[in-house]
Amino acid sequence: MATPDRSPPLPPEFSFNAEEYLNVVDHGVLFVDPEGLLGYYNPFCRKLFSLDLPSPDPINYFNLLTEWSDQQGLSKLWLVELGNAIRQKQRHYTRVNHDDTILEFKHQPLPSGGFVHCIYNITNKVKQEQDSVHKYKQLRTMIDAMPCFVSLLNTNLQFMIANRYHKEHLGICRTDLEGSYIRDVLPEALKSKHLDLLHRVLQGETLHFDEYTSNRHAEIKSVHGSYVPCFDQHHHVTAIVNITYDTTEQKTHEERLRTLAERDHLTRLFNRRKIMDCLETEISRADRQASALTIAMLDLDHFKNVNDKWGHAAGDLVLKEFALLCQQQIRKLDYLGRIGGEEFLLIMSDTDQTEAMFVLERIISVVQHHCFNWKQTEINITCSAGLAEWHPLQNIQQLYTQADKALYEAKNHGRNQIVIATE
Ligand SMILES: Nc1nc2c(ncn2[C@@H]2O[C@H](COP(=O)(O)OP(=O)(O)OP(=O)(O)O)[C@@H](O)[C@H]2O)c(=O)[nH]1
Repeated sequence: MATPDRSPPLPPEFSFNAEEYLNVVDHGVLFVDPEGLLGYYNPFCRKLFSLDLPSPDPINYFNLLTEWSDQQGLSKLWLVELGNAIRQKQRHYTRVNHDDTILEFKHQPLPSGGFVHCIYNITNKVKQEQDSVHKYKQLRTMIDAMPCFVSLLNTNLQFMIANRYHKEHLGICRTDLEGSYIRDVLPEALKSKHLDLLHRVLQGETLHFDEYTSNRHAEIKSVHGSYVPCFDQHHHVTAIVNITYDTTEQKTHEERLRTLAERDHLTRLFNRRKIMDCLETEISRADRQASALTIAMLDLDHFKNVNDKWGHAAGDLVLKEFALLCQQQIRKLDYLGRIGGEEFLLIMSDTDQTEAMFVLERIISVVQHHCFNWKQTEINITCSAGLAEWHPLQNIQQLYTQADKALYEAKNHGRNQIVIATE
């Protein structure tokens, strides 16, 4: 159906006298005839130009404007501008500042050769505009000062605002970024994931993400970010705010703390607490999956002699190298930890005692034939092991004690050997 180009007629009870209406409006309306004489003017104009009502003599509107403009101490330029528009019979707007008031003259030519002027007080409107500009500048300064990526995307996913951090950390100028599409800026590897995320945000979701870059040379290796939708009064998404932090330093710090909490400082193997946690987890897993699990307790033989004969530093070297030798003999999915001075725990998942025996024999043999070089001296050492296979219903303590007992037996039976725990 075609849209009517006029509003529906007013009901009769609302029909009113135009003059009554013009008496109360908050803007000026005046008519000037083709001779330039002022015809009708409403109370707003009367007050503005200090006119009598009714005017005793005809008033030349151009003289009136000139006088008023001089009284207000205004430059003549606005009158020249307005005069040109009047001569050229063009619709025109002119702004005039007097005191703290800003007026806008709207010139509307009439077919008769005269014209209508509507005069609006636009002080508040201009103030609001200036406030907006001021606030916008403050906001810009604020987001430029933020130590993270901040941007605003429109619903076409184009950058509308991007802060200075982009230039400082990605080398992309704000002017290059603003107006460009995010799909042209996102790294290739992240493009499809992030476009999917952004389309969800356009539906109203707020989303958070963590990303890691695989590029070793990149200064920023990990980030945490959010996409937050902006809504209008109808709850339609009008824009998306993106804030993304560089978390590289934080992640490195967390990693360092984790290493400190989980690793033995000398051998870099898991420490006692962590390896016992692993054992707990692996027992639960074996229980759940009804799979085999075997552990081994390993201990260097007569290690005290190494310390006594060559000193503590030599002992440290032996411990470190022993850890390395063991690691070379086990699978990536096995866990090895140092549980005491020269005592180690090996956890082998999905492994029964027969399979574990092969691994332990390899370790015992490699250690026995290894020369630990301390300064110019070759140190030889052996190790013993106690092996225990987990049985359903057995708890961590029972399994651990079994392996410990088996190790004790291996020591008692002459060392450099493996003993399998018997129930
Ligand atoms: N160098 C060094 N020595 C350590 C470290 N932790 C423990 N030790 C030493 O390891 C030795 C362990 O000695 P013992 O418990 O008597 O055991 P052992 O001499 O290996 O004898 P068996 O286990 O019975 O074969 C002690 O001398 C400890 O001081 C360490 O971090 N570095």
